[in-house]
Amino acid sequence: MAGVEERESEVTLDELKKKMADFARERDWDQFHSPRNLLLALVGEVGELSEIFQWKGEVPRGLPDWEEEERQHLGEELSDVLLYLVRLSDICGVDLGQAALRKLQLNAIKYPAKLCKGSSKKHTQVNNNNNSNNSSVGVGVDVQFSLSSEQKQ
Ligand SMILES: Nc1ccn([C@H]2C[C@H](O)[C@@H](COP(=O)(O)OP(=O)(O)OP(=O)(O)O)O2)c(=O)n1
Repeated sequence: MAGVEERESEVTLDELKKKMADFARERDWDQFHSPRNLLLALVGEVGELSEIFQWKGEVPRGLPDWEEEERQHLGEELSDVLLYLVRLSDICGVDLGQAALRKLQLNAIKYPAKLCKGSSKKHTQVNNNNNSNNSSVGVGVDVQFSLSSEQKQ
């Protein structure tokens, strides 16, 4: 598209957050960017993203057979999802980067590599050796207690 240029330097979530805020403010669109509206817009874009893969069956990683145009379209729909997600987080007062880092730590506790390697089972289906009764209680049960108080915010 005319006027669209690529940049070499890294992009941060904070930069995207600020650009979305500017974009909305310049158009007097803050009034439309309510949590519910943004969530619905996000879900709509997830639908558009899904359409790209719809009926194609499984596709190999890296999408080696895709035309450049299809790849660009994919990038646009992925971006719409990301931008609405970033905006929704901002409007809700959630620091998305910090929240995602915290969630990664929780995931690592819930899914210890030694228990989950090579298995796609849900954490509730993974046997935790720490459970004395030997039931299949999920390893995620004690997650909240495993984080330091600082990590809990
Ligand atoms: N009220 C709005 C409308 C749009 N956008 C921004 C965020 C998205 O990145 C993009 C979405 O624009 P469209 O609703 O026009 O959706 P598409 O770009 O997917 O176009 P189309 O639906 O025609 O495929 O524009 C926004 O922030 N707030």
